[in-house]
Amino acid sequence: MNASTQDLSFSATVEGGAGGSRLPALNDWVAQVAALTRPAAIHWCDGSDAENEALTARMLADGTLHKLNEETHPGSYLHRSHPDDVARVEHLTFVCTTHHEDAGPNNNWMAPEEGHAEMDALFDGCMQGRTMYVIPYCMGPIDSPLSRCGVEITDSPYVVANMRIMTRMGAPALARIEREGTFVKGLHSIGELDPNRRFIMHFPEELTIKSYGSGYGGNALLGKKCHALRIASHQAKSEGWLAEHMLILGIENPQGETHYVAAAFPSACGKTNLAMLIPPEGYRNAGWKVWTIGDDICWMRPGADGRLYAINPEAGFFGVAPGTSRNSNANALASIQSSTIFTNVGVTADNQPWWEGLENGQTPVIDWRGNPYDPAKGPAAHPNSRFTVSAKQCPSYSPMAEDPQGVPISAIVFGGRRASLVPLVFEARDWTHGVLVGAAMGSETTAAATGAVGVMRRDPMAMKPFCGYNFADYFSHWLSFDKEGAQLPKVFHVNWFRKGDNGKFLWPGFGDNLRVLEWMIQRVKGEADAVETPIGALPAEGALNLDGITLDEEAKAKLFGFDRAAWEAEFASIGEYLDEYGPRMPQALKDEQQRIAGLLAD
Ligand SMILES: Nc1nc2c(ncn2[C@@H]2O[C@H](COP(=O)(O)OP(=O)(O)OP(=O)(O)O)[C@@H](O)[C@H]2O)c(=O)[nH]1
Ligand SMILES: O=C([O-])CC(=O)C(=O)O
Ligand SMILES: [Mn+2]
Repeated sequence: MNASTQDLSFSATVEGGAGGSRLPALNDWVAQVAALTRPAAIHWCDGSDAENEALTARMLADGTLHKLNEETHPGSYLHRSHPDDVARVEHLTFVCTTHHEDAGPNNNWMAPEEGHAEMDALFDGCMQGRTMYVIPYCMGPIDSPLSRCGVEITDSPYVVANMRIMTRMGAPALARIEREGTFVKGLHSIGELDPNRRFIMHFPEELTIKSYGSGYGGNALLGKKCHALRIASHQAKSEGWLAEHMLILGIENPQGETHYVAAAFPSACGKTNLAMLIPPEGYRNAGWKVWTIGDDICWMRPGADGRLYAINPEAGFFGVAPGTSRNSNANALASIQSSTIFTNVGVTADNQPWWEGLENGQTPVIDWRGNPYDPAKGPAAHPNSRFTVSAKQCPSYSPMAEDPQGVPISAIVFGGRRASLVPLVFEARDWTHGVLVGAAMGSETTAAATGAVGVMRRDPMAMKPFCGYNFADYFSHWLSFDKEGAQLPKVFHVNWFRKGDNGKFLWPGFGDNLRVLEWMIQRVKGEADAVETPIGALPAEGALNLDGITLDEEAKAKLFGFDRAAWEAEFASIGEYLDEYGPRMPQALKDEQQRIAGLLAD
């Protein structure tokens, strides 16, 4: 126990861990938060099994968790959220910087004093009768120089249980925080779960997050989007690194060489799937292996050799359940057979978790709201239902994911959900073009955020909801990596979602995406042929291995072709988009857009 905690003007029981820290700045902040929120008890999380068991017992007793079938899914639980609290809320998410322009047109903005006042009014007394949990966590391997720490204060034991899986949480993180003296401060309360009293606010200049009124992952597990993307992207800009919405995977060829690839796809657009790819049979037999490093977030920094080295700051997966099956993602399915928290899925008569696309021959009887399943009333699982599971349970999890130095990146891939126009794959000609390819990304919206689904919007580098500062400055930062001595990855763009005239996907996707990755790695090594077009280099006929799959003429034309007139219109729209950022948009990027628009017009 420490002096500041004892100084509280009201009484709260202090429990757990050491009941305080050796860092006065942390104790003082906890005391201030307790004085504002007035919890009945303060619990310092140590991350131990005993602590987790006690919390789980509490959540089973109060209905926060439901035990699933112990025989088929040992140690696994179902959580049903409030039905209005099932996804990220971009319209309620703010970046509060001193100057409005620093947040940019890509963010909702409020002045920091106003943001604090708004939030502190919500937090006033909000934890009365509840326990306040103090969660020290580390994003990244505990001994990595690339990792960063934070402390989340929350009144939700569900958040504690999820943070325990998604981050390195508890005593070792607290020890690192005490040693370093700095940490990101995240304050969270589920409040009344009222959509009208809900805000997710970021104060990047103060390394502070305040989140109120939601228990949903991206809004409430503050280590994830709030810290590892919005706050970290801001820190990364000033410290010379990158915090990105990217998966990281390793591709081992039959010669035993492994290349690491980082890929940015928007929410619910295939990162988890690609990260856990299972090679098609022919590749498997030949000795190809795919290793998972991360499925959502990537922190990258130039190493002494000029290459970019990446770590996955997370320790678990918060993955989309619907569509996960033995066929689409056997590694994910194997990972979630035990010790998993399922959120908003349906259940079967024998109490197993169920979702659309599970394809295991079973049927749901209860839907995600806890009502008897009635197909007329919608899906059994919410389209954005999720599983939370430790990365260590994934059969393809790479031992290199724990390497404090990170892995060297050979290729960066951008991609979106584009039913038309965009071919299966193309390669940027250099870094500047690659940055433009990322900046120009478009994708159809998904159920990962509240709002309309299937609407095409610009989502640069899949960071539209997550960049903690002005996109114009972000693109300048990306461009700045191209300097003397840099050994930058090649940049590619992919589209697994191109549709034919019948509205069906033209590319088989999933495991077969390895064919595209193989072409990329051959390009990195200078071993595969390509056809130059104004938008970039496309695979030459025969350069991409299509053995074992059949594509009809329409598919071949659309997946590997390039429609000049349609791209000319796309580039006009990209130009307008860049102009929305005014004079802060780097000239080099505008010049690159002009260069390609000129080639298309020729
Ligand atoms: N057609 C097609 N769909 C795919 C492919 N890979 C993934 N998907 C679909 O993408 C959706 C799920 O994507 P995930 O991998 O869970 O999404 P994610 O990018 O990890 O998303 P977040 O966790 O929200 O950031 C499901 O609808 C899948 O069916 C593919 O290769 N082809
Ligand atoms: O943040 C979340 O809740 C899930 C996620 O990965 C995303 O939406 O991109
Ligand atoms: Mn994500």
